[in-house]
Amino acid sequence: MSDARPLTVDASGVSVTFATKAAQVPALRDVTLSVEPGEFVSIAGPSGCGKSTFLKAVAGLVKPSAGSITLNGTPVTGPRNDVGFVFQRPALLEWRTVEQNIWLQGEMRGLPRSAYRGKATDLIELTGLQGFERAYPHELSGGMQQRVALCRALLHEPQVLLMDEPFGALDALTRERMNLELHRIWEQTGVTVLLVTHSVPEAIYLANRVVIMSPRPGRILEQLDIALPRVRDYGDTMADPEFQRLTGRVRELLGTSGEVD
Ligand SMILES: Nc1ncnc2c1ncn2[C@@H]1O[C@H](COP(=O)(O)OP(=O)(O)OP(=O)(O)O)[C@@H](O)[C@H]1O
Repeated sequence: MSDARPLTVDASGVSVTFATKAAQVPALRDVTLSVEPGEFVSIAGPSGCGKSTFLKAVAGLVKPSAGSITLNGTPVTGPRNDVGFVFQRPALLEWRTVEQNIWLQGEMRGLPRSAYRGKATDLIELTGLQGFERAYPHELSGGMQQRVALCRALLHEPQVLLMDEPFGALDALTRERMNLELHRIWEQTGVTVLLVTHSVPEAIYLANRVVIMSPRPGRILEQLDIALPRVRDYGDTMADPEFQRLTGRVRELLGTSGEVD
């Protein structure tokens, strides 16, 4: 008898076509992807191949034209509570402090105030934002703003965290630091992560699996298992011959479109 938890994400034959005034835009074609609880899956592919559309479909924000998606064993029919979403822009409310921006998630979901305020304090500590609880977004660096967005996405303890190019707007050093932090947070929380990224090193460093998509309409070209130690030191990982090999393979699959770092 198996006591295995249901798959966190189970997408089967998912296609999405957008109907615009001018045309039908096929964004995704026949995407099948299974993600186990606690996995970290990076998704890479050329610009416009449907990566964001796939994340939105998993979150219940876009309805597939064909195929089905279940999340934690139940079909996705609309937005739900077991998902957290981090976008490229932190989308903070300028008139609210750091802690008030994080609380927003709890307020919107109608969670008990005592529970989510305590959780916010834990997350502020986890992401190193102590001392900035009462700061306003304009007083924070880009990396700090994205940490606030991450805290807000984790406040309701989602089982799956969807991240859409969350560090794309950050400078290289800050991005590296955020990669280290995200790796640690993933380790500490056990949350399942789906990360869309244009950075090949980021995709490989963070994930235990990298999904490569074709140009639009996006379909899965290949899935690469990342056979590197689960807990990763940044310098050691970059110098690992297996990391170099994987980087080469991902770049080869993505072609020379120049879309990736
Ligand atoms: N709401 C929408 N209505 C019409 N077309 C859309 C809509 N959302 C996305 N598209 C189209 O679907 C395709 C896939 O878009 P999507 O944003 O998913 O790609 P992406 O791979 O995330 O791109 P990027 O890497 O540049 O962010 C694009 O051609 C886009 O124009």
